[in-house]
Amino acid sequence: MPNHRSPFQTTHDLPETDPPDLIAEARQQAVTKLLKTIIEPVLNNNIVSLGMVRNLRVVDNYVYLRLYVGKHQHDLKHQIETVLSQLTWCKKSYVQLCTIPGVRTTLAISSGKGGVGKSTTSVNLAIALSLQGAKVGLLDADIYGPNIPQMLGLGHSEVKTIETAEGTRFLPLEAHGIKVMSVGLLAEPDHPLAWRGPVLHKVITQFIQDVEWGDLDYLLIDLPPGTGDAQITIVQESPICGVLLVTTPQQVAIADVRRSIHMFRRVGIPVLGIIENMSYLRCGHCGEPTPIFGSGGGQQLAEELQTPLLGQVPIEARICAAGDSGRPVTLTDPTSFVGQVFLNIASALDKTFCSIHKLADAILC
Ligand SMILES: Nc1ncnc2c1ncn2[C@@H]1O[C@H](COP(=O)(O)OP(=O)(O)OP(=O)(O)O)[C@@H](O)[C@H]1O
Repeated sequence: MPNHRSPFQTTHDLPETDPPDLIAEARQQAVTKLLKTIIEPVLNNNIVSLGMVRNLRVVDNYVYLRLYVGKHQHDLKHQIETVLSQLTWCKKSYVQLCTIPGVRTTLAISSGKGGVGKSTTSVNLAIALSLQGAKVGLLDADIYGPNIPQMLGLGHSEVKTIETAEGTRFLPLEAHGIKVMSVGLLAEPDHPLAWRGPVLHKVITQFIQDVEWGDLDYLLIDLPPGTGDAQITIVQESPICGVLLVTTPQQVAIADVRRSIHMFRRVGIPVLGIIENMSYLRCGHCGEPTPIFGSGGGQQLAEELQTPLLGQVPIEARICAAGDSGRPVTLTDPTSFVGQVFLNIASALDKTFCSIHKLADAILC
């Protein structure tokens, strides 16, 4: 038998007298180091840095972790079990696969504060991805202001359920080719959703897991604004590949986004970039921009936190009107200036994730 002793077996050599928690900590570090050798081939980064590994615990001689992946990445579980089998002290590793059935890539849209245009961005981006040929779902998880249904013309629609082998599941609604589910559709119209603590946690997890999406290339999750319990629960309970932060250019909004970015990084969710909304007003005649909320905030934050500025959306009366009428601008006028901004952002995202789909298709064929 070849000697499979791994260079990561640091805890193996610890003196017998080391307190148990020091041993557990050293073992946890050894596990993390090994997990970082597993590279997700298309995103070309390791599964720890991509935020796929969460809730890692070492208890005695056992490793427990959750693996958050898209439906085409289940093979990573086997790779983890193989790599961890190198650890001589590890009797067994328990890898819990966490995925949203049918969904390949889950992206979250977040903002530091309310009212900056997060839902507007979510619906236009969903339409833009769909126009580029992707199958898209949009989950409105903004418990404080669930207005996606209205923005897509689904005002007071009723949610139906179906019975499946896995139990009762919500059927998403459909608008303009996008599958839609919203916490707002589960509440009485005009009544606030007053969930707190464990109840909030349970409702949100059930809400993420119990929707019958069918096959989706992208699921966009419109998060509640800020960095409270609800956001943290949602990002920790979903296989989110990355988050897009929406901000307006003024300094107070930027400060809140900075806090949000730090929160996402702390819980290990990659930040894919910043979208600056209401960046400027375009002159109706010559297109000259006037930065009425100040300028440069998004760019400054992008440089400071080393994350790309994915796009700048101008203030336009028809963006607001489109939100009220249920027909987003990117749908009604994709060649307009605003439509092009969203299509460019969607195309940049698809450059990163579409190849995943192609690769997965190639593997499945
Ligand atoms: N670029 C824009 N130009 C004009 N109006 C806009 C623009 N972006 C958003 N709005 C309008 O601003 C209002 C708030 O936008 P939206 O609901 O998308 O914000 P939000 O960040 O999701 O808010 P909340 O967090 O409270 O749900 C809406 O009426 C929307 O139509």
